[in-house]
Amino acid sequence: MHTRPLHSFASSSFRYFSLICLWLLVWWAARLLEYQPYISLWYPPAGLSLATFILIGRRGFLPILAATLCAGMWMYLEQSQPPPLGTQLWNSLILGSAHTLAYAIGGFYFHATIGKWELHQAPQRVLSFLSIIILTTLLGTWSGLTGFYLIGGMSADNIASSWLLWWIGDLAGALVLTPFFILVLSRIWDYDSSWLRPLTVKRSHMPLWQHLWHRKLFIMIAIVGLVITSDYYYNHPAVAYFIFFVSLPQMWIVFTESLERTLVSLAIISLVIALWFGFYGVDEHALTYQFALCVIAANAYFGLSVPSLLQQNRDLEQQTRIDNLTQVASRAHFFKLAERQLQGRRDSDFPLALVVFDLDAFKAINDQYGHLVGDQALVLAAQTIRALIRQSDLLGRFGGDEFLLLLHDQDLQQAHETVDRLRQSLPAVATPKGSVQLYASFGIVEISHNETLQDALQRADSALLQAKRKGRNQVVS
Ligand SMILES: Nc1nc2c(ncn2[C@@H]2O[C@H](COP(=O)(O)OP(=O)(O)OP(=O)(O)O)[C@@H](O)[C@H]2O)c(=O)[nH]1
Repeated sequence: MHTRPLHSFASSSFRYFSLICLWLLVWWAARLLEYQPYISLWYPPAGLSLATFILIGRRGFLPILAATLCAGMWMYLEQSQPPPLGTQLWNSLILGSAHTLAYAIGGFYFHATIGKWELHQAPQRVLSFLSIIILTTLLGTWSGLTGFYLIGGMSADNIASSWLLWWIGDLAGALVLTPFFILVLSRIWDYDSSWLRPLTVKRSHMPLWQHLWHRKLFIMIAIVGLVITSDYYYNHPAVAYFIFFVSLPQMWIVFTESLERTLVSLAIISLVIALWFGFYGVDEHALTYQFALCVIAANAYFGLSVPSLLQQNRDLEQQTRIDNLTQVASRAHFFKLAERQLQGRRDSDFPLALVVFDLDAFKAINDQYGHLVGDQALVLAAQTIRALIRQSDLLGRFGGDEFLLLLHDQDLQQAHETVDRLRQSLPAVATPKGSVQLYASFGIVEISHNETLQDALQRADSALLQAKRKGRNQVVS
């Protein structure tokens, strides 16, 4: 019979115990910032519960239920005339189950639908993530209020007037903090969060204002302080709307810092907003601050997918530049670089020679020895020629067994000599039946002034045709 090792049991018990403590800590923080009975500016336990279910699935059920049960009992401890212990336990169980079930459904649904992210799917995944958070917090609000109604803690009128505020508080907590808690839990307990990988691309291509993370954070905190202090003194709704400007430094962080720093900055800024708000008690404008928190977080998550898409674009662009097989420039990239050289010639005059060459009887190599040997021949020919030309010359694959060469600062005569040397240096390719010497035919033109690349290519192609007609293994210029 398989028995669970004692140390594994002890370590998971410790994890669950510390999860319960963490949950109670963030619940306590939310209660400190309550601005109406049961309603605080933002509700971090919503984010922690959802993050737990997303990361560890059904194993999160007992610790979250236990934490909510403790929270319920804690509330009774503060009452001067609490009901009997049995009623306390029963009521706490109803409230705890309402919260736990709602966030468990959201977390399980996330697991079932998100799966592994691919890089290009990042924006869609962020959208699914936001939708799940919106629906889960709505469900959590509904079930929580129903729980309070069932235990006689809130009247129907009370519920009707407070459900929106309750929901927005939960939404702000879950939206801002779920990804942060996912990061924290996966780091300290080594849970798998590899599905966040598409958002964790290295931002090494974004040197703009990097390494100023503390200053960016300071600007955000300063904006929060300024806005809430002004709100307190002027007490005008328009002042509170300035809190939305926090999204500017936040987006700066998103585009120039790591995923971790983005999530930490969101957590810090939400805490700072809640603390300043609590300090001054600008309760009338609570909704503005709550909506701002939601919008700033949602913006940041969408923003996070932008660097990953940029990175993907750069990778794809890199792939289109290089010919996969021979590792020389692709046809499109060759033309792009050649056009640049032609333009450069307008300022300083130097000759340019264009060469088109094609392996001779290549079809026969393919037919006799197979396409793998054919591929090997193409690679060998390209590598040999690239090793013999100068850094300033350009080699590209036109397609099939045809290549392009742009010889920098060489007139027709010099190019002819160079190319003849290349022709004689072509290697032999190893086949199962012994090695086979490679041959090629070359057509060369000197690109005249005011001639387009396409016209020069046509002339070089005709020269190549002549070389083939003359019996192959020739250079025609
Ligand atoms: N192994 C391999 N073969 C390729 C590749 N691309 C094209 N080919 C083959 O290359 C051959 C090109 O033959 P051609 O250039 O038309 O004819 P050839 O036998 O070289 O004859 P000449 O050019 O007239 O000397 C065709 O059989 C193509 O199928 C490739 O990437 N790998």
